[in-house]
Amino acid sequence: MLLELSGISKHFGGIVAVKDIGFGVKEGSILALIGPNGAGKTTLFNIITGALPPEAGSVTINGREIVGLKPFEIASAGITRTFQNLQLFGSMTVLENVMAGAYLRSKKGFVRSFLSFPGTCREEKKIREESLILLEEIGLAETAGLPATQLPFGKQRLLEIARALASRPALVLLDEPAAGLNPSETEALTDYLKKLKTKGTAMILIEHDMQTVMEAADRIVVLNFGQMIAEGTPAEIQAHPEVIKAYLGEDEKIA
Ligand SMILES: Nc1ncnc2c1ncn2[C@@H]1O[C@H](COP(=O)(O)OP(=O)(O)OP(=O)(O)O)[C@@H](O)[C@H]1O
Repeated sequence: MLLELSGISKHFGGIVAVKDIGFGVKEGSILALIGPNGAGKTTLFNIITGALPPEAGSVTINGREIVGLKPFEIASAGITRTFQNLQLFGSMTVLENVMAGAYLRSKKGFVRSFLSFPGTCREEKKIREESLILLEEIGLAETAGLPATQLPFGKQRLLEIARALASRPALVLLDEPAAGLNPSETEALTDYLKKLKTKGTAMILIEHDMQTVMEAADRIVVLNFGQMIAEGTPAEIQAHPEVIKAYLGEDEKIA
C-alpha cells in the first residue's frame, strides 16, 4: 500500500468528525471518498495533509508515519492536494502557477530560484519545460501566459490540478474536482484522471458527482456522520444496503 490510514479519530467540541477510520490506497489507483455533507471527508483530507492533527490513529506513506509532520514536509514526502474553493496565485500566470507547484521538489526552492546562479537557471529551465508539458497534457498550453484569474472557472480547476501534480507527487488529494464543471468538462476531467492513474499517480477523490466517481474510482470509501459505513468497488458500493439507506432511503439505488 502507498497510503495507509488506521484508527483515525477527530472531534470538534461535541461533534465526532471522524471515528476510527482505516483504509489503504494502492500505487496508481483512485480511491473515492463519498458521503453526505458533514460526513467527515474534508476532515480526513486535512489530517492526511497535516493541516489538522488527529486525536488517534496513524497515517503512513510507503510505511513512513506522517502524523506529526508539518504540511510542507508531507508535501515533500509526496502528497499534494487541491481545494474545493480554488487557491491559485491570482497575480501569477498559468505557467508560473504550475512552476510554483514544481518547486516543492526542487533542490533550490521557490525563493532561491529567482537568484541567477548557473545551477538555478538550468533547473528553472527544466521546471519550465516540464510545467509546459503538464499544461499541454491537461489542455491548458494555449493559456500559459495569461494571468490565472483570467481563465474561466472550469479551466482554473484544471490549473489547480496541474499545480498539484507539478511536484510529481505519489498521491494527490482532489477536493471536488468536478464541482462547477459543465458535462463535457467533467467528462474530459474523468478521462484525464484515468490517464494519470495509468502513469502511476494515486489519487483520493472527494466528489459528489456520482458518474465521475463510479467511472474513475477503483475503490470507494463511504462515510456517514464520521463513521466508515462501507468500502469496496463501485459495483459493490452501488449494491450496498447501508449506502443506499444513507443516501437515498431503503428502496432506491445509487447512480
Ligand atoms: N474546524 C471545525 N470546527 C468545528 N467543527 C468542524 C470543523 N471542521 C469540521 N467540523 C465538523 O465536523 C464534521 C465533519 O465535517 P467535514 O467538513 O469533514 O465534512 P465533509 O464530509 O467534508 O462535508 P462537506 O461535503 O460539506 O464538505 C461536520 O459536522 C462539521 O461541521
